[in-house]
Amino acid sequence: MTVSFGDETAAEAAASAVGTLVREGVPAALAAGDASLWGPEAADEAARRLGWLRLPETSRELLPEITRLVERARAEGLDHVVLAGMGGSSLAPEVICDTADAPLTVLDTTDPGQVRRALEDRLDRTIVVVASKSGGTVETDSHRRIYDKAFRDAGIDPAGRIVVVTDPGSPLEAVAREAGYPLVLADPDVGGRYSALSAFGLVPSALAGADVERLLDEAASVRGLLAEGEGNPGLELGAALGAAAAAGRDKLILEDGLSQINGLPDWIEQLVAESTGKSGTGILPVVDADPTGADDEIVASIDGEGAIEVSAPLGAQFLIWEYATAVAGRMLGINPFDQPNVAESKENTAALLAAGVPQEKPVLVDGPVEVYGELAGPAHDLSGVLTGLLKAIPDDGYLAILAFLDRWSAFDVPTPEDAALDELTEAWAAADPATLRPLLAARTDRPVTFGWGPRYLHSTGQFHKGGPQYGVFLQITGAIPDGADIEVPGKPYTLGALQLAQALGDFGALVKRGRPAVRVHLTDRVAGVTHLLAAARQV
Ligand SMILES: O=P(O)(O)OC[C@H]1O[C@H](O)[C@H](O)[C@@H](O)[C@@H]1O
Repeated sequence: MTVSFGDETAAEAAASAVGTLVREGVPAALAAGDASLWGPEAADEAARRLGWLRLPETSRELLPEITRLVERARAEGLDHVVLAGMGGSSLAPEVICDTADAPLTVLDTTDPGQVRRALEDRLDRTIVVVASKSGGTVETDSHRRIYDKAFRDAGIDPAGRIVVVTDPGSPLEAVAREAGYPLVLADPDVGGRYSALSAFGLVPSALAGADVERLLDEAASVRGLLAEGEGNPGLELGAALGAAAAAGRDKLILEDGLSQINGLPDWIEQLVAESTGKSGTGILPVVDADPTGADDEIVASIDGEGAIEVSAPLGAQFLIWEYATAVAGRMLGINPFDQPNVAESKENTAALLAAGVPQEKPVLVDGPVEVYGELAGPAHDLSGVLTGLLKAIPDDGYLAILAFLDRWSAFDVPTPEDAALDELTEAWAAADPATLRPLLAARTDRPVTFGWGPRYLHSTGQFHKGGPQYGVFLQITGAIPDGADIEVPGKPYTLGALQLAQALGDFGALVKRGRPAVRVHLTDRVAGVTHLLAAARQV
């Protein structure tokens, strides 16, 4: 378990920051759970948010209960594990299961196509973990309602198929008790994005087949170092991140190409973006991107080479990054445990759902793509719109592509049966909205990020609205074919209506801040993606 440096400037800045932090007594105070480290305004919240430091020990108490759930699911032949949870309630299990090669279907979407794909997959052998700390997250509540009904319609008792993970006293706890769903209560002193080693990380991962006790062992092996001033990987990483950001290197390129751990950057993205991106400051995580060599970026590599190199097994990585984020938060002068700007888009969404989505006229229609947003005004076609967006990025800014689409639809593209892997990869990439990221990144020297909506709303969404105001936004929405939408039982809206209201709700919050933003709406999703990628190639 080491943090090392491949860049002298980063190493020197980190060493000097470690010196200051040690003089201030930070490592011992943080390891002991001192809630005063982020100033008086953050102290009350911090006092209820430092439970993650204890999880390598306290989560062991959950293991017998988890083992019972796993044994029961195995005995009943339930081998399709679905996790309904947003942000901190699903990002860690996704990494844990990808790394352990344990199949897990993560539902952190309101896309009707993506939800239908999960519903149509082995319902008779499905067990659903409904995970929400607050117990009030609309996406997760919708998934629970949809699965509950689907099980009933199939003559299956949902009480045998839905497992709830939530905080004590949440509305979801009451729902679970009423419905008779098995319930695992999580530690309420752990915030969502710090909950990887809590019931939120462990229950779905164990059901999917991952060895969660090993994760706790890995985390425990670093826990003892966290009070130290020397040889403390969390302190070194936090000092490096905080010092780099203070020196203007606030774009954090996350690389994991050489690592055996799959997908950790997506988890780090939420932790760092939501914890630091507020009060006009913050560190912008950039995932899946090559470094550009710009002065404001710093590369952190998981088990590989970069300015900052973090080598540790997965359980320890979780704890090291959490501790580092708390340290960097102190250096940035913010409260790393709140998310003050997440609620605004949610409120906009609720208002749009109640009042109905307003009918707007597109400023431009280019084939199967409608374009909305004032910035698009002067452009004559889609590549003109994209050019305008790239030009609008400030010298220290970034472009964020935000796609409210089905994350897996590219895999539906027809391919010849005997296609070789590279042919398949090429065909999938040509149908994948995420391909827009590298295409546009090749046309600017500024970072380009990509987020699936509404998933990103629980992650980088906080940074977009609360962090430094230098982002430019390209939002993508898509039409839902007739008959493909899904009703949310007991609610007056469909998933498709919720998805569009979420997109528009966040768009409104970005525009209100004066950020350059364009929404492109694909009236035919498949043709629209092809058209969009072609337009990006012409920029
Ligand atoms: O677990 P839940 O309460 O459903 O919350 C899920 C997510 O919701 C919010 O958007 C928070 O900003 C995230 O930090 C959190 O992880």
